[in-house]
Amino acid sequence: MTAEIIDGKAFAADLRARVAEHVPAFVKASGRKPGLAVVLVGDDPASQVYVGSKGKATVAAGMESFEHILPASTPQDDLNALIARLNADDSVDGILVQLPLPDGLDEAAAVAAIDPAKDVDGLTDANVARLANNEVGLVPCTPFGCMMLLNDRLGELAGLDAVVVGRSQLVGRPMAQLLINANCTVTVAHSRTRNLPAIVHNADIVVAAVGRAEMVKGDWLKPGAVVIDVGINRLAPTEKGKKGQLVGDVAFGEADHVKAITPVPGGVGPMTIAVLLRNTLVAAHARAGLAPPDGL
Ligand SMILES: Nc1nc2c(c(=O)[nH]1)N[C@@H](CN(C=O)c1ccc(C(=O)N[C@@H](CCC(=O)O)C(=O)O)cc1)CN2
Repeated sequence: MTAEIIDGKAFAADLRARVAEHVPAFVKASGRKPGLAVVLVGDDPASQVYVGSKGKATVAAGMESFEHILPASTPQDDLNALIARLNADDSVDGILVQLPLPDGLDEAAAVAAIDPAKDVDGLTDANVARLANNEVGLVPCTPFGCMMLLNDRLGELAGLDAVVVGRSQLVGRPMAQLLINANCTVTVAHSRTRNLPAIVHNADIVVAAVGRAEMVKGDWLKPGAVVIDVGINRLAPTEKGKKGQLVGDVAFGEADHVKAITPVPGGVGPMTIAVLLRNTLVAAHARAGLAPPDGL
């Protein structure tokens, strides 16, 4: 059996195009463009690339992009004060603080400072609670993108066994919650989980989000499983001789027997930015008192 490669890049391009199609109607109804503010603190090279990509994708979708670049030495109070200004700014519909923050800054405090109505990352307590209660809210971009890929590939998910490897606030926890809301039977595995290979081997759906290069081995995966690889790990020049190569959390080359798998790069990663645009548009509609955009 040869695994189907799930083309997240193409799916994301289609989602971005569908978001862009809705923007003119929003502009007509509200008299302004949807606006996304992204806050980057420090000079982490990967974060700089992601923030740059977000800005370009926002503008390409017809939205307003506001970038706020702060030095790593920024005090927490200054960061929170900027977020308070963005909360009060009517031209801003979405606020995202790029993670991770530099050492010494409190991510939870920064996230808590964001108005939940503008929380396009879905990380505030209000949006976490909505997801836990299966209510409408803003959902973290990466797990929401994973669900879109799973729904597209599998259709109805009810009754399937799902394993989420990783329990981060950004991916693992909301991913598990989304799968529960879709009536899957969900196991969340983590660094203390015993007999991880056997647990993964039981799963119809495997979501790997641990941030450890190729940790999930091919023989852990059940034939016919659908595998979503959230990991983005850049190999050091000496490792396997693969200079700077990006790999996921799953040993992709050993996973030929599964039903379908996302590649790295080109799988989940592009979905993160496409869903961010979707969330910004949805937040803009809600703030303007408009019905949510159809079909997103
Ligand atoms: N506030 C947030 N911070 C972070 C998030 C997030 O959702 N909200 N996610 C990640 C980083 N991220 C977006 O911020 C992101 C990661 C990866 C990609 C992507 O398209 N990856 C490409 C490969 C890119 C490369 O060559 O490095 C792919 O997988 O094909 C987009 C966005 C952490 N921080």
